[in-house]
Amino acid sequence: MEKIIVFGAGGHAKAVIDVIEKAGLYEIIGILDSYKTPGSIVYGYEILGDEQVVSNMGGQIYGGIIAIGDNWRRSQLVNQLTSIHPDFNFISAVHPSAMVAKGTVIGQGSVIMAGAVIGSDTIIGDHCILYSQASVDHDSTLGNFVTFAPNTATGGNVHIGDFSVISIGANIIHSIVIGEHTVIGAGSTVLSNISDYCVAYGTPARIVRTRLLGERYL
Ligand SMILES: CC(=O)SCCNC(=O)CCNC(=O)[C@H](O)C(C)(C)COP(=O)(O)OP(=O)(O)OC[C@H]1O[C@@H](n2cnc3c(N)ncnc32)[C@H](O)[C@@H]1OP(=O)(O)O
Repeated sequence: MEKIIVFGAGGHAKAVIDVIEKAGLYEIIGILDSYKTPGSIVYGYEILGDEQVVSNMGGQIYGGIIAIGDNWRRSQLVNQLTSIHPDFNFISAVHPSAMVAKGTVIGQGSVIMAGAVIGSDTIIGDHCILYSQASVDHDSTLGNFVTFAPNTATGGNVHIGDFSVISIGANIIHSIVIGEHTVIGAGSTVLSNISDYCVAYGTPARIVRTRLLGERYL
């Protein structure tokens, strides 16, 4: 099995590690996290150090995955890593219980968790997260660094911009376009397009305020 490393040792990393273990395609050789003590064991794996350690690993590893739940913080680590290692190989991870239809593309670094469903000819961008039982239906597109929280659903032909978040339990009807850096609140029902850089929630979902670049949502 190809050897990989996981970046991040928080609660989200635990969920990502479980997906990688269940998928059985890669062997995790350790975790990199600057907030943990090197040599300690987290989720059954040794903390090898911080991101600098990658430079010493040479050809020992096939690649890795960024296991940080916040979209913006995940992108910052991707940028940091690729500025030093432009050819770093970001693996994707798909839980064996996920249903991935024909014609679907899943970008590098993306994680598809238990029970998620992706419809035909749907494009999932790079470094996205589909949590458990998220359902993205046919001919939809997700940009990069997008999150679908647990139990979210879209109709067909839905388009989500980079860095946007569909919060837990939200539903989006068919053919909707949601902009970049936007957060759709928990339990919302989206019936019309929602623009960039805003927070929208409710049934039907309405824009309640604007959002700043990188603003926390978790
Ligand atoms: C595996 C995982 O854990 S994945 C992550 C799962 N977690 C989520 O999905 C969390 C998603 N977060 C939300 O939905 C948040 O409520 C957000 C991001 C949409 C809004 O957060 P904020 O802008 O900080 O709103 P804030 O919490 O200050 O609430 C402001 C008001 O909006 C209301 N409100 C906030 N979110 C919602 C919502 N989704 N639906 C209806 N009303 C809402 C609040 O009740 C509050 O009302 P009040 O002023 O009458 O008291």
